[in-house]
Amino acid sequence: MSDVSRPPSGGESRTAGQSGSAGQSRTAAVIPAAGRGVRLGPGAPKALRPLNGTPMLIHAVRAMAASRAVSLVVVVAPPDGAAEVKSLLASHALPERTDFLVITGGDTRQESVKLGLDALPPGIDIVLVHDAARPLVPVDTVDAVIEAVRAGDPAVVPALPLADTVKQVEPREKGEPEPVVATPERARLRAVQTPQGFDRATLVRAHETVALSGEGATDDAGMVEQLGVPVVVVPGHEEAFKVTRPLDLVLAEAVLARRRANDGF
Ligand SMILES: Nc1ccn([C@@H]2O[C@H](COP(=O)(O)OP(=O)(O)OP(=O)(O)O)[C@@H](O)[C@H]2O)c(=O)n1
Ligand SMILES: C[C@](O)(CO)[C@H](O)COP(=O)(O)O
Repeated sequence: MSDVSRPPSGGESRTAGQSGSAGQSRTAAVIPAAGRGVRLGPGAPKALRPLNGTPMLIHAVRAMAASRAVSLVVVVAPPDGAAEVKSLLASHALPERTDFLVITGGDTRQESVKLGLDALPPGIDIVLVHDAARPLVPVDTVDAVIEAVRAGDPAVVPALPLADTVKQVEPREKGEPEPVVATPERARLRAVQTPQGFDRATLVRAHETVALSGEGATDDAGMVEQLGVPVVVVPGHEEAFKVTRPLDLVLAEAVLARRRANDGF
């Protein structure tokens, strides 16, 4: 199912990016928001749960639309939530310069992103994929990803160094001690966030190839890596964390409270 909340302007060119100059690449953000949020506990689909009284998804949509480079936001809604998402987009203040499209997602994040890619109109050259579950990513991080793609990197991911040492283990049943297999060198590891930014053709090819091979990946850049196309990392941001478990909600509310205190919004 596909529906347009505020329609993209067909293949027409429109202002996009900080310069908005003719010939500038057009960027769309696909927001997979179709997950249930099992790890967060019982309740509404995660993307529809409130943070400071506003659905997490609206925060994520605003985070993407805050970039002047993003001309279209495609929201991939929970299977039973497309009507609610459309009504939320219509009832919350969003930038006039941005178009919005709502489609229904699939059983996995990978399927949901693929459906979002399939819904993109012609004329989009750069695609961001951003988890609805990362509602607080700052616009500077979004812009840094877009800039790196514009500069010629076909796949760009924001990421942070790790605070913990990581062990590779031999997985066992829950509760059983798990043998350690290796300790990867921490200085070479990064925790990957979103938005991940791609040259559109590269990302489409990656999703098509991975769907055919049956080899999944937990992020979109991982699929591009499987093509043998280089992926680069740019600095991520602590506030781009993923709301996954109940404690993350506490942190998200605290970040919003600090922003209100600092910025008065
Ligand atoms: N079938 C799915 C599964 C996930 N997602 C989206 O992918 C993002 C990252 O996924 P995650 O944080 O794992 O969300 P959930 O799958 O909802 O979480 P859980 O695994 O706890 O159920 C989220 O914005 C989620 O809505 C999606 O669009 N479609
Ligand atoms: C895409 C992602 O957010 C990058 O860290 C992550 O891989 C999503 O994983 P999940 O299994 O959907 O939580």
